[in-house]
Amino acid sequence: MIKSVKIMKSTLLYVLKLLWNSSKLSFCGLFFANIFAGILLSAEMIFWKNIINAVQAAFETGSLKIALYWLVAYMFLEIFRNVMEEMCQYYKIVLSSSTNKYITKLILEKTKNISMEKYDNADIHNKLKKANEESTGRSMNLLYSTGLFIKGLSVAVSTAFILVNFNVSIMIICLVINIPILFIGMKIASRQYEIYNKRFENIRFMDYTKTLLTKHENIKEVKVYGVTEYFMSFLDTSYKTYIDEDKAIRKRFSVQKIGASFVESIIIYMMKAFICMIVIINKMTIGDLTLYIGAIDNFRNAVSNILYVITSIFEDGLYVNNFFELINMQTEDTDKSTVKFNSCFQTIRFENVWFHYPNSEGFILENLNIEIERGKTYAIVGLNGSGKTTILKLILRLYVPQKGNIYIDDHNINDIEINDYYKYVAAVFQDFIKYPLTIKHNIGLGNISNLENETDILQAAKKSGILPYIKTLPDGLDTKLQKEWTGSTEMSLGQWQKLAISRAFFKDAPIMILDEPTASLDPMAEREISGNIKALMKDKTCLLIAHRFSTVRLADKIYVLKLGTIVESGTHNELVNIQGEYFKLFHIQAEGYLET
Ligand SMILES: Nc1ncnc2c1ncn2[C@@H]1O[C@H](COP(=O)(O)OP(=O)(O)OP(=O)(O)O)[C@@H](O)[C@H]1O
Repeated sequence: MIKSVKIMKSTLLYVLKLLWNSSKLSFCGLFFANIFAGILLSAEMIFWKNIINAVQAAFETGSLKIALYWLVAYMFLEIFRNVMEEMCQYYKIVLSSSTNKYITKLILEKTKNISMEKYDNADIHNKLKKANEESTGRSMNLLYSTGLFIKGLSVAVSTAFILVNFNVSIMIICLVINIPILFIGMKIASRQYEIYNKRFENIRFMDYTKTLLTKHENIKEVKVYGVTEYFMSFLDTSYKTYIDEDKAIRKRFSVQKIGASFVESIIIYMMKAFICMIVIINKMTIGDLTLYIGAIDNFRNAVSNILYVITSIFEDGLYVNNFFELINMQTEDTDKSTVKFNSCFQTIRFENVWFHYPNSEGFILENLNIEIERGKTYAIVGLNGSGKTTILKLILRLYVPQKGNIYIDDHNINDIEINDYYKYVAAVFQDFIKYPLTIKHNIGLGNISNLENETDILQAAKKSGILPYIKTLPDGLDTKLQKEWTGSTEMSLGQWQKLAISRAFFKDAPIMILDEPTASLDPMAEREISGNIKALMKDKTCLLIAHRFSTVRLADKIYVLKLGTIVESGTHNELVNIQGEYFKLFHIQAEGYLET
């Protein structure tokens, strides 16, 4: 219990700070509007008592003047309270949007510093999804609950004064009878949170399958293989298990809650009967009776609201903690390197590099020695899974080798300021991003500082060979892509790949990393790019992975990778002459073309 209170306290403080930072004005507005609304509610009760008493007095005096004064005052009070309630709603909505914006920014800022290694782990994906899903809603719940708490507290305190004036023990009883319900509520919340965590990854998987089955680019395969039924039966089974589990838990807690509420109602009605008795014995007014009975109801409601709010705060706190866990997560991978990248570097060297993926056993790269000279083009060839892309990931310092070192001139790559290094690198990955944006911005994102420079964008499009196609489109560079979005068109995979290549050209970086950049291109386009590769890569250091030897042969040096080790290196002619591994692969491909 003490631990729970401590967690609640620290979470609430975190949330209040978060909300305060999201929008100070809305936070204050909501806070004060809630307090006023609460106080006005209690004031209305006192005014109402005076109206009743004034009406009763009018039986004797024959004048309703005082009652009318009170009625007018009551009317203004109610109008003022409605204004306050409306202000609560207004500030709540503004604060909700501001919090959403602030939280999104915090999460995205955090994701920038999460390493590839962490992204290889399901845990970070669970954390991100929990933070994304729960943070805004739960923070707003917490805010709403805090608002209710403040309002409940102001109603409770003001009605408590009225009750204490009548009989202090009634006030204490009203307070105490709610405690069992509080405990049951907290138990339910803890149990639900336990279940939420237990189910989370499977629920994430269920959500993922739903997206998978409805994603535009997947529809073809989903239809042809008819996989919807398969996933539907998996979803059915999961939902059924969860519904049964929820029913059982709910039943147990509902019985406990009904029992506690039953006892509470009996006590409350006994107290009301007691008040009636006292009013009769002491010959008090009907206004007094209404005031005290109303005070019991309002006090009881306020206390049960407060306790309900405490349970909600406890529950939301548990969930929102996932967000704080993510935000406070140690990102030891945050770059602490201070050496600036030398754009006039001469070599990049792998010295006895051994690497295996974190959480995987068995080295993917073994004792690798590679030298990349400035201004030259290098190709890496090898069978699927031999480790080619892994080499590129190490050059990009997305991972760090377990043994050996990678140097850029005399500096270990780990000492180089990573974001400075990335300014000088452009890359086309196998699984490049297809942005749901215009063609212009799909290319322009290669160099955000130059995003609107259409002349350079068209130049980059020309180099990749996509320009003639762009010219056929009515909206040209402004054509929106990805059919899932209104007013968009779709492109072929090869055209998308050309866009990804244009993006890399647009960056115009001295280091080019190309992982199968021509895999989806037609022979004409491939020949055009491959044929021009020397010209396109002029003055650039280029590292290229390709399975097509027509592209590979143009490299200044080719490394042949087999089971994580470099087994041959040299120019195309040199490697063909030694008739080794490269020669074998080259001939298998050439035979395929020449067979007929
Ligand atoms: N993130 C990862 N975690 C664990 N293992 C991985 C990861 N990425 C790749 N691997 C494994 O590392 C090995 C090398 O993969 P890599 O992508 O470097 O091969 P490749 O030579 O580029 O293959 P391909 O020609 O098919 O693109 C493979 O066996 C693969 O299963």
